[in-house]
Amino acid sequence: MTRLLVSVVDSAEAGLALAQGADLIDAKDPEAGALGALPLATIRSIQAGLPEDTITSAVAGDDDDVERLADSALAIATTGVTFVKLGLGRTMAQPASVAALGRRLAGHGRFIAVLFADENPPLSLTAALHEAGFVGAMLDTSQKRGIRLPDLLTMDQLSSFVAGCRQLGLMSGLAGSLRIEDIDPLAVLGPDYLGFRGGLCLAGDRRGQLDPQAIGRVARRLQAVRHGEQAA
Ligand SMILES: O=C[C@H](O)COP(=O)(O)O
Repeated sequence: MTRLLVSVVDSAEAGLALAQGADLIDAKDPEAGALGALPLATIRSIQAGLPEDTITSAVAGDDDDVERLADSALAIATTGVTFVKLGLGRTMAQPASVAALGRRLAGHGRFIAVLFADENPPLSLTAALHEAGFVGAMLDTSQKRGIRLPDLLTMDQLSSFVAGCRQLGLMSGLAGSLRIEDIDPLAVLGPDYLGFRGGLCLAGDRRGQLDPQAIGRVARRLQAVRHGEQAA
């Protein structure tokens, strides 16, 4: 069943997103790039403002140094978020770096790797991610300039990524400047999450404010797809 991940910048946005139907609240700083980490205090305040059973994540950045990225991820794990997302850029999206990260993160069971579709990552990396102890893998985009995930990868590629994750027992997510019209074709592939930020912001500006109505529309569309309704 595909659920809605919404990236938020603070506690007020988190409450808004949850009220409008988000299933997973993802703490992220859009001013600091595709996978910009928020300060620990902000993540803690987002977490503290949500009902205890809310599923949450926070991003740890996309540093291309194993030690720095692992340090950031481990620090964020102390905030109590359900998942920590690590952006794996060009130099990190390879088996040796993934294995090294896995050794640093061992035993926590809450780390999700994010691969950037516009950096041509090896989609077969999911096997190394599973081996290294990651619990999930997401595809996103690093250049937030309006190029959407489905502009970069074919439905066959996305489908085999999702199926590969499922086979390995990894949670899967798809994101990258998605719009409401992407929900039907992507949800049918069966990822665990579709991730949104820009498509839910006023004027489509991911660094601007979340638009409650847009979140509601997207949440309702995803719900309708889950209930088997065709696009209007
Ligand atoms: O994890 C989800 C992302 O925050 C999606 O951001 P975006 O829709 O602006 O590309």
